[in-house]
Amino acid sequence: MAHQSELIEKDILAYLKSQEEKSLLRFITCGSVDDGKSTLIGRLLWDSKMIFEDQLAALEADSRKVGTQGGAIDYALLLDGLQAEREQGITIDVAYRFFSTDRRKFIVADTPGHEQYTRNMVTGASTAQVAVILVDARKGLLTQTRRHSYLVSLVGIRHVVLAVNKMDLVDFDEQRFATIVGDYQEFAAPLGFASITAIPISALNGDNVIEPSSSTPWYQGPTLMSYLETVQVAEERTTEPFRLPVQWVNRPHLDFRGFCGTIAAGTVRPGDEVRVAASGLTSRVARIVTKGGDLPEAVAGQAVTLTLSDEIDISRGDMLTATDVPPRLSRHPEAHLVWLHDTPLVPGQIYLVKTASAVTPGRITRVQYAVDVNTLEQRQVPTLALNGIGVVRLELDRAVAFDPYRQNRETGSFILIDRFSNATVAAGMVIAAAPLESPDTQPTETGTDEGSYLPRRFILRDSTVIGADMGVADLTREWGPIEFEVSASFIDHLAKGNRVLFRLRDVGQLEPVAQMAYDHNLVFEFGRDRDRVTVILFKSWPEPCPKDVDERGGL
Ligand SMILES: Nc1nc2c(ncn2[C@@H]2O[C@H](COP(=O)(O)OP(=O)(O)OP(=O)(O)O)[C@@H](O)[C@H]2O)c(=O)[nH]1
Repeated sequence: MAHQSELIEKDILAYLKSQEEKSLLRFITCGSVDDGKSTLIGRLLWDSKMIFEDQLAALEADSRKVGTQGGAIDYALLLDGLQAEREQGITIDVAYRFFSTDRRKFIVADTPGHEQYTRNMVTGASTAQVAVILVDARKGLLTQTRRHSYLVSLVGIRHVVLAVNKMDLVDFDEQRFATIVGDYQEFAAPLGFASITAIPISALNGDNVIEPSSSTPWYQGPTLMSYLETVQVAEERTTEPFRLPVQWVNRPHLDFRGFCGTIAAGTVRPGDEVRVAASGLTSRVARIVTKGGDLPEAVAGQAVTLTLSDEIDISRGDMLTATDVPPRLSRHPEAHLVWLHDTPLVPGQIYLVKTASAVTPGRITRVQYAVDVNTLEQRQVPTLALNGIGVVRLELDRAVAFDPYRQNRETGSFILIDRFSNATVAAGMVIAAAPLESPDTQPTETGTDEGSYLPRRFILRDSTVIGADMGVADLTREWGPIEFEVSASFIDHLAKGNRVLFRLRDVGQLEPVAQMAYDHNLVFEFGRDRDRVTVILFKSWPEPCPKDVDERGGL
């Protein structure tokens, strides 16, 4: 490093320990084109001395070459890592930077400001605790300022810094600053931020960035750096109701059964009563097992293995929770959805819904409305396209435990995955979830349980639709024939000489476990040991069957 703590040379272990003990703050910067984001972050990195020798040399050479600052250092060039970005002069991706000061470690996400990069911004903001929203003092609030603020509130960031930049270009005018702050407070009131801290800065000259500026004697608040070093954000998670999405059940031998996962919220101690979200069964925590020995207590963010005092049925994908404030078990959550993919949302189509604890097939039954991110107006729309944001209703194939996103970012969020391309197509934030007993939430699976494991019967609805899910089979013991009861339209489809190809997939997995081509016999027989499968009508074509598809081939 160019300039760094003397401890590195003197006592590297002491240095590493001091780094480890510092708290970490994740923040995002957002603003319109040329508001000065890159310059600001470049200056924060520069002043925190987290620049390597070769980066420093490159920065000096680049600053001379580009000449934007008359040969002086252009801090923005530190950030503009991508060649295309330099050529176009705009930020096109999310750049994450790490830096640290004596008091804290930071990860900053620098996101592009343009509307077509809304998805990048949502990605960058989704893990941030603080947002620094830049405004050019000459321009005041812009459409982009409103859009970014809305997105920041949507992804659950509670603390905002309104950094009024380029104050040097308005002669550090107090009145100009006060007007912008007043406008912003009025606009942001409905967004419900816990705090808005306005700071007059010049990113280029460093005023109120690290050191208080002599040009703003009328401003008594913190500098940007002192704010970032001291803002309190992390404590809330450990006092929330306990949540442990079970990622793995560790059963090395008959005498040990541990439930492993990362605590999403709250605190847990041996003796605490816990509840299994799916079944409602309760037990008490016997031990908190870690590699380094048992713990007397574990908190949000820690990866642990819990053992319980009773033998109750818990599997991967379940959630262990506090008994007094459990999450809502639901098949019908309502959520904000940000569409991230070029292919628009298809209501009714099955996607994989990946939550903190589980992956479940599900569909969007209705787009209630889309939000115009520039005006915050609601519009009636049939679907959402790339960067579209709206409120939707979902129907999941089985009940999943949810908290509202406002209460818990981890157990209140999900992503939608396209089953065929494996692409992440949307990010969702749960607003509320209908309880299971609600009359409009009766199960609508196409499968019917005959009371025995085998055979299962499924009615193939809409089965001429290529790519449609045929149903989810619960095969809790072993595989055998799955018998399909087909609709008239499907028989018609085959009667016309069409052939079909089915794929079977473990629920929650993306890779098919088997695929089969059929023309008449609709009975699947497998010997492999699976719990649940999704049956997908993958392809349909007229005779003859293409050569590249095995009649009964595996993959
Ligand atoms: N006078 C003055 N100019 C500034 C200040 N901050 C940034 N600039 C200039 O404003 C221009 C844009 O700054 P950038 O940091 O590249 O802006 P950005 O917001 O990162 O822009 P994009 O990457 O295009 O989104 C550059 O010419 C900077 O030198 C400031 O406080 N005062």
